[in-house]
Amino acid sequence: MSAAVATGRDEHRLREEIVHFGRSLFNRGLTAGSSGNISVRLDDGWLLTPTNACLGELDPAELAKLDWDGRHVSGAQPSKEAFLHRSMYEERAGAGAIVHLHSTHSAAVSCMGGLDCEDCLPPLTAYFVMKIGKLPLIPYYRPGDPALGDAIRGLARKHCAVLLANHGPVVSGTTLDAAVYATEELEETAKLFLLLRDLPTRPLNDAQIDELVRVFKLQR
Ligand SMILES: O=C(CO)COP(=O)(O)O
Ligand SMILES: [Zn+2]
Repeated sequence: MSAAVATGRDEHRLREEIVHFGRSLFNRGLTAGSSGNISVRLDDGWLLTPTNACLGELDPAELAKLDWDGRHVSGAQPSKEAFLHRSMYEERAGAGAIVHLHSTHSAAVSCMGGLDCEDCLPPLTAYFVMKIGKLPLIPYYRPGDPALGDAIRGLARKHCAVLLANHGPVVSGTTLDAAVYATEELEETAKLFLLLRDLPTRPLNDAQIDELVRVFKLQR
C-alpha cells in the first residue's frame, strides 16, 4: 500500500488512509470516545490526528501537519502525544506510521501487576511473534507527559511496539496498514492472554520462534 516516505500526491492519499483506518478502528470498538491517535511520515514532516478528535470522524483537511523540529505547520491542534510519535520516528528510521489506541484487552493487560517489563505478553501465536515480537512495558506517565517521549526513546530502537502502563499500545509499521494490522494482532493476543489466564498454556518455544525469524526474515 503506502510508501514509507511520501511525496506530493501521496500526502493526499495518506490523509485519506488515516481517515479510513481511523473510522475502521473506531467502528470496530478498537478505541473509544476521543482516545487514540494515528500518524504517518511524509518527506517534509509528518501528519498526526488532532487532539480530542474521535478517530471515527476525522476530516482529512483538518489533520495536523508537523515538521521535524516539532513545529505545527498546518491543520488542527495536534494530539497531545505528538512527542511520543516523534520519539518513535526518530529512533526508527524505517517507521512510516504509528498507531496508539486504548484497545480494551491491551489496556487491561497494561493495568495488570506482575508483568515482565521487558516482555509483557507471551509468544502465544506465530502472528504475534511475526507482527510484534517482544513487547516492553513503559512505566505509567500521564497522557501528554513529555517524559513519555524520553521513556520510549531507548526502547523504540529495538522494538516496533511498546505498551504504556495503565494506558494502551503504541505500534509502528513501515506503512499505515502494517501498523494497524500489528496493533490488531497485539489486541488479539492480549485477549487470548486474558482468556487463558487460569488455564495451562503452551507458548511457542525458542526453536519455533527461531524458525519464524528465519523464514519471515524478522528483525530481532
Ligand atoms: O489517547 C490519547 C491520549 O493518550 C488521546 O489524546 P489526543 O486526543 O490528544 O490525541
Ligand atoms: Zn492514549
